Amino acid sequence: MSQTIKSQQQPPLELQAGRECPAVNSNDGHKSRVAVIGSGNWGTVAAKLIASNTLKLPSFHDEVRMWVFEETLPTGEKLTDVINKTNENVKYLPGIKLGKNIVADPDLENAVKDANMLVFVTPHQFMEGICKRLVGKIKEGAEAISLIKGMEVKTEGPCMISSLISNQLMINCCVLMGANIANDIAVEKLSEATIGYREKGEIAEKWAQLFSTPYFMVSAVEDVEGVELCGTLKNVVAIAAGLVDGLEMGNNTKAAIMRIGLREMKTFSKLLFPSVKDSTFFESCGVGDLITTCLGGRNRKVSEAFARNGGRRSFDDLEAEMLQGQKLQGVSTARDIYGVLRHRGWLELFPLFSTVHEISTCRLPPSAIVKYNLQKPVLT
Ligand SMILES: NC(=O)c1ccc[n+]([C@@H]2O[C@H](COP(=O)([O-])OP(=O)(O)OC[C@H]3O[C@@H](n4cnc5c(N)ncnc54)[C@H](O)[C@@H]3O)[C@@H](O)[C@H]2O)c1
Ligand SMILES: O=P(O)(O)OC[C@H](O)CO
Repeated sequence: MSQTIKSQQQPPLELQAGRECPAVNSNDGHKSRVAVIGSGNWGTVAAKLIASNTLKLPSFHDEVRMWVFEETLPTGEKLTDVINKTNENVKYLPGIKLGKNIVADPDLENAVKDANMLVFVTPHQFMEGICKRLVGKIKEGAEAISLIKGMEVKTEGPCMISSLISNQLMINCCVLMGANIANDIAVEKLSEATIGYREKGEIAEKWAQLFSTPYFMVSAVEDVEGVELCGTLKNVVAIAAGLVDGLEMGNNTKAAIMRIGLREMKTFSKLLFPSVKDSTFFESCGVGDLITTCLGGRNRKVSEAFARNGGRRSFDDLEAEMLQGQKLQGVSTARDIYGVLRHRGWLELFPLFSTVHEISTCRLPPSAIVKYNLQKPVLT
């Protein structure tokens, strides 16, 4: 069962215009400092959400450092400079003003050095390199949370991103996943999210406080792997849903694909981690995210275009053209999962997951998504 953790928000403090550093007071030593590692579409929205709360909650420093993977804009300006000057991430979240207490920082080590609460939110393929750069650079006693939907597959087997963070940086890492299309949360439309934590205690409550707003409702469950696998695997189902849209198969077919996808998500998660709880699939991170992502996500959108082009244009091409720097996670996750399934002799048990990979690598045509044998046995 999930607990809804209510944040005890205080009335907002007055923001001093142009101030970059928090005011010092005698309790500052006990306050938590937050750094957000990532500044893409969701990374920027997460920073906005968090920064609105650090202003209100006395147990946090106002300032939120946001690490930016630096790039030069077509105007010749650095993205970091533009964010700090205009309070807007003009590349990944145009048109949305961010709190002045967000400081964009292109220096990864500098961005994290004083923080004791680290929010990781980059496309998953960059996390191994980021973790390597952060080894030995993290403040002692720091806590982490991962908002990243994806996994790494190593020779010894699959590794969830929260484990990569925990193992490489020697810190505890919770996760936050859910039905969270970033652009909708940016304009404060009501959404839910699920925190997965390892042990009951203060830290899950603190993360929930940091993220909860009246329009962003956070619950917490003791199931890190279940929550993270839901967020990761739904991206593969979203590719399948996009194919169905591109083939104009209609809603009954799409519902069938979502149902079978959910069943494969649950089976795969429990085979990898028997501790994963059935109830987690009924949280926002489970069925909630599956629905939103199959209706309105980027994976779905690009996959629809792939099917409309009859598979003649690659996902990489379409991603670059349609997402302008934002990244898909579903295609690489399908590839990673396929590797695990083949290695473990489980391919037959996961017809949807394996078909998505075979279509995205052009070994099968897009129409194969509705031709595979729905009756194939799947463990429950
Ligand atoms: N966007 C959403 O609606 C959404 C919602 C929930 C979860 N997520 C998840 O959050 C994670 C981050 O997604 P996002 O939307 O913030 O990112 P994004 O898709 O907008 O990706 C772009 C980001 O990647 C960065 N980048 C590019 N090359 C890089 C490199 N070599 N090293 C490091 N960074 C590099 C860019 O600077 C930019 O910040 C993903 O796992 C995604 O699945 C996204
Ligand atoms: O746009 P997508 O497909 O990366 O999905 C975004 C979020 O994960 C939805 O919760």
